[in-house]
Amino acid sequence: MGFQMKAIILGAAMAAVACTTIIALVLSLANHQTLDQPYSTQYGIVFDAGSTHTALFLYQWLGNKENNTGIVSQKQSCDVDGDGISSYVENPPAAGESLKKCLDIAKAVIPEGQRKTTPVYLGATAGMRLLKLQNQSLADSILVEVTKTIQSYQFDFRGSRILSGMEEGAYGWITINYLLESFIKHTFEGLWIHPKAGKILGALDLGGASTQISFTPKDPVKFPDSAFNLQLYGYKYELYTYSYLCYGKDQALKKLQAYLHKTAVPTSIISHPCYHKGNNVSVTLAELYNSPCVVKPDNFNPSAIVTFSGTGNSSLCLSLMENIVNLTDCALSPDCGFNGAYQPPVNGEFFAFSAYFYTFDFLGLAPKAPLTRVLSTIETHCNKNWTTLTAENPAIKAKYLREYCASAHYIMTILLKGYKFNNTWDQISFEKQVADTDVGWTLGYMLNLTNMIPSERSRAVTGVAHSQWAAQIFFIVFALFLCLLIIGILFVRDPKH
Ligand SMILES: Nc1ncnc2c1ncn2[C@@H]1O[C@H](COP(=O)(O)OP(=O)(O)O)[C@@H](O)[C@H]1O
Ligand SMILES: [Ca+2]
Repeated sequence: MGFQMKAIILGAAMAAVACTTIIALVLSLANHQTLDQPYSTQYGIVFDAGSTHTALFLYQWLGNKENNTGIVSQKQSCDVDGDGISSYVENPPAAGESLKKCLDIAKAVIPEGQRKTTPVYLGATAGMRLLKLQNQSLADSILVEVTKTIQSYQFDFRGSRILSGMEEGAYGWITINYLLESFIKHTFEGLWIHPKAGKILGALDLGGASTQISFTPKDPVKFPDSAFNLQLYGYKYELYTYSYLCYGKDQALKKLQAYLHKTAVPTSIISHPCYHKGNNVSVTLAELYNSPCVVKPDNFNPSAIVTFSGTGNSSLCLSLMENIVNLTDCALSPDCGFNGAYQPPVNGEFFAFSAYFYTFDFLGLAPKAPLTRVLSTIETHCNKNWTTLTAENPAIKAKYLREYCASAHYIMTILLKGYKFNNTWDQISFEKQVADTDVGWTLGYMLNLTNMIPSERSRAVTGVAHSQWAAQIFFIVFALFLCLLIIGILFVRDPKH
């Protein structure tokens, strides 16, 4: 065959391949647009009004008017300045004001035409639960003020409310399993399948004022009070979920201070084995007893000051934890968590987030470490004196730094002795994010309230299917391969050229 002829064949083959590729791409795009309405990025906002601080989470997904079931990811988060909204008892309007910075940031990210259709939710957790117990009208007026502020923006405001502990636990569990695709998984071939039941993870959330545990137990939940029934994508789940109010990290450590204060000989300086040597923490008795989680002494002078003086005694610190966590009462033995609460045996893998993660991350123990290393790391950390510790960690806020020792021992007490992970320690991972999205209750809350997790299987998830891209990439690679093959055949058969 002459060289000119070969060049013509080669040219024609390449042109044919190029044309087919372009036609295939155009057809697939056209198909996408005619079968479904055009996809556009949609947004949703959830405020997590926690006991210690408020954060805004901005989520995004691809959706169209008919079907809002795209895969949701976190676009941005924003920390509200100042403390949690429950701290604004003296000035509720300032709680509303505090949200403006983050609302402005979210507004700048969301295109103007889409703001009106962006749902916004505010969920408050244990800090507001406690305030409501103390003074319902104050809690209501704070919710009124945050509502007013959010309503002054042109979003689709869907309400500010206090979540129950069970909701908080269940939505955290939904978030984790949604992000890990444990409910429904998108395969390479473009199918949505139901993964094996064993891959459902449990959720452990340690807040400042409450702590939650949620998982699917092996056997049916015995008490309806702690059962949460869900149907997601046509499959039923029975979740055990329990929230311990007053057993978040900060309230637990406050209980410990109150215990030490009440059991000490009357003096203004009290030894604290969980604080580092050289670290002194002073509080007024009004502050120490300002929470419904601690029982006030009969007579006390609110303006008196007590100073907790750190002794950095790791083993004593650990043993003190059993004075604030009741590990002995259990009417339903052995099915108990702590404080006599019903809990079936833990089952499967767990993700531990929020203050569990912050504490273990600081100690270099996240996402996982063997139990022996965890115990020795905590001991070494607790025994460090305050001067060394602050010099080693100049960027860490003192209020966090002084409490990692106490938090770590509290965490080990509730995990090992409360929830009884003593034989299944390696099932727990300490995590902050999955797929660049923060783990917490907010995503699960939004998915539920916007009906983005259908209960029936037929309304399966849409979004830009992996399979479509996979097919296109496959086709292009195949076309290139064909082209090379033709070149190869032509030249191998006539090596002169
Ligand atoms: N960087 C950090 N290091 C240590 N602890 C942290 C850090 N950031 C947040 N926390 C703790 O995480 C917890 C978050 O609780 P929060 O969500 O505010 O309360 P709740 O969920 O009980 O309403 C608090 O105890 C807070 O002190
Ligand atoms: Ca929280």
